Amino acid sequence: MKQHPLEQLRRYDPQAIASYYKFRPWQSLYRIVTLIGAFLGFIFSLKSDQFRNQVEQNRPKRATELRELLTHLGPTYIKVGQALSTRPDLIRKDFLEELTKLQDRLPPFPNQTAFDIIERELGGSISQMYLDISPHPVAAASLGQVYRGRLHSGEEVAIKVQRPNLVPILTLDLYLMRWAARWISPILPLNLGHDLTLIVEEFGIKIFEEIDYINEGKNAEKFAENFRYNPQVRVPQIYWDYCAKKVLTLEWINGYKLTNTEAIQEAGLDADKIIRIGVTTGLQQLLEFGFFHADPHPGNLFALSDPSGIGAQMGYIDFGMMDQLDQTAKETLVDAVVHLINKDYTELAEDFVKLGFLTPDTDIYPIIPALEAVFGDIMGESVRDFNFKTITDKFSEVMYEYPFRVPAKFALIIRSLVTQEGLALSINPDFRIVEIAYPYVAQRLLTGETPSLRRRLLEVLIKDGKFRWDRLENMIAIARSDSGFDLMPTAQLGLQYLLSEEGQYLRHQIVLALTENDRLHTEEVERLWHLIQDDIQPSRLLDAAWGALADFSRERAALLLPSVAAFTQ
Ligand SMILES: Nc1ncnc2c1ncn2[C@@H]1O[C@H](COP(=O)(O)OP(=O)(O)OP(=O)(O)O)[C@@H](O)[C@H]1O
Repeated sequence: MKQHPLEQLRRYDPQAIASYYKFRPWQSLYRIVTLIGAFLGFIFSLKSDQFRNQVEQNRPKRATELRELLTHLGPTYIKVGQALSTRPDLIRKDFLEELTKLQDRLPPFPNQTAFDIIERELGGSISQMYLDISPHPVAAASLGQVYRGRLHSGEEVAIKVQRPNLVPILTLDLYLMRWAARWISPILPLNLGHDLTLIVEEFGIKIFEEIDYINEGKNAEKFAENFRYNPQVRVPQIYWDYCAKKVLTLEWINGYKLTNTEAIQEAGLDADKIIRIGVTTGLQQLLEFGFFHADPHPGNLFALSDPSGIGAQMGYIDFGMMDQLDQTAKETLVDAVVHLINKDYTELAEDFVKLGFLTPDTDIYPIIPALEAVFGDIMGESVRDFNFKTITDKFSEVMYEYPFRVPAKFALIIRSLVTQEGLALSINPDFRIVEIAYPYVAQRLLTGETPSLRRRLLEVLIKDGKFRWDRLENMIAIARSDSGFDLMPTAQLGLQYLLSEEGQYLRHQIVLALTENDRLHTEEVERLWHLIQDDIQPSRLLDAAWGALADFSRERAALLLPSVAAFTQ
């Protein structure tokens, strides 16, 4: 079979695509007519609903029609729908929920076509490559379908094959979208017009990354590397000898999809543990590694019973859509969490500017009270009342009123958080994401392994120049509510920090706080002691203090050593 000339492209190249289609206007024309025909019918239905005053009543029906329409228009529009399903700032809530369904159950393509693609891509017959392969796909998704098979060496594998003719379909659609964006941009209000071309650009880049299965294999390996010390996370191994741009052969994950909550319960797996793993590894991806799975819908996550006896394991698949947060974005995210906890809404608005939700020239002052109204309410009396679904719903209202835009990366993050929370709630209706997330953040701050994290801890503990005992108390109480949290190593780190050069400011603040208003504040210290005394047996406390002091003096000795050496020479 002859290869389409644009198959040569290694990445999204709008110029090359434009030069190709410029000389094939009939292809564009045919596609435009199809698109206009499809969308006109839909727009007509919407208008007639308005005319007959049936907008509210027909909304669920229209949402379903939109999903069917996108499915009918093929992979590019399915992907557009999937992308829109992450944009609460652009799409109404009821439509969002319908678009989320675009993830599963799409029509498969013929098996023979799939087998031909495998043989062509891998350069050999199916039987040479695989000991056996399922006669039909086990799943069909927007860009590919998956077979279950076995290698000659005995390993059970998933074989992912890309849909045929994807490149011509995607490139033509991208060409037309770019062209339309350029025409529509000038008539759109504000800076949305400029955004539109950028959005098509970003979309093109992402989709080209996704159709390169070699890239997906590398992503899987990078993800596995990040979690190499965490036995609770399972990432399928990639069998590179049986991979090419359009075929991916990877270890078969024998588990229960998180969509199948009944099976998880029947198998006696510890659902709470699975949720805990999901939320903590999700936070680790965002706040520690910065490399995150941008599509963690329940169909891409598996619960596994764990052979090594830890209780449960979570398997991740589908690494086509990954994203990377840089160090500044990671730190700003932690800042945003800290500011949210501290109810510092001015700083929170500034974080939104740094993260790209607001342009730097935005006047943030009118936004601050709106943020206060949304978050103040949600956080309620206690941080435990926090939940992502309500927050994003309310936040989307603020987004409509103020010039917020959700950067593509964060659209994915927000969706992933909401999906994970929804998922956890379907497994355990009493689940509160913050019961896992907050101890994680509190522990990270308390153990502060990097200077920037320690600086943030200080920001939480010291507000307006005053040491906040209540914050420390709250943080320790919540961190302790996680049964896996051992206070001693943290206490030791805390002591070490207090004794270090860097801890000078904190020492000073604590002394000031203890003697504030000319009295000794012993009751705060007493309350703290009550909180931690169960964990702290005197012998362990002594050990911790001794360890901290030993480190302290070692550091001092290391500092002194060069001078001593110089002196003795
Ligand atoms: N390693 C695996 N082990 C078991 N099942 C798998 C594996 N890989 C894929 N599958 C099955 O195939 C389905 C589709 O796989 P995958 O999500 O990787 O495809 P996709 O084309 O990227 O889909 P999406 O539209 O979600 O992006 C999965 O939902 C799962 O049922």
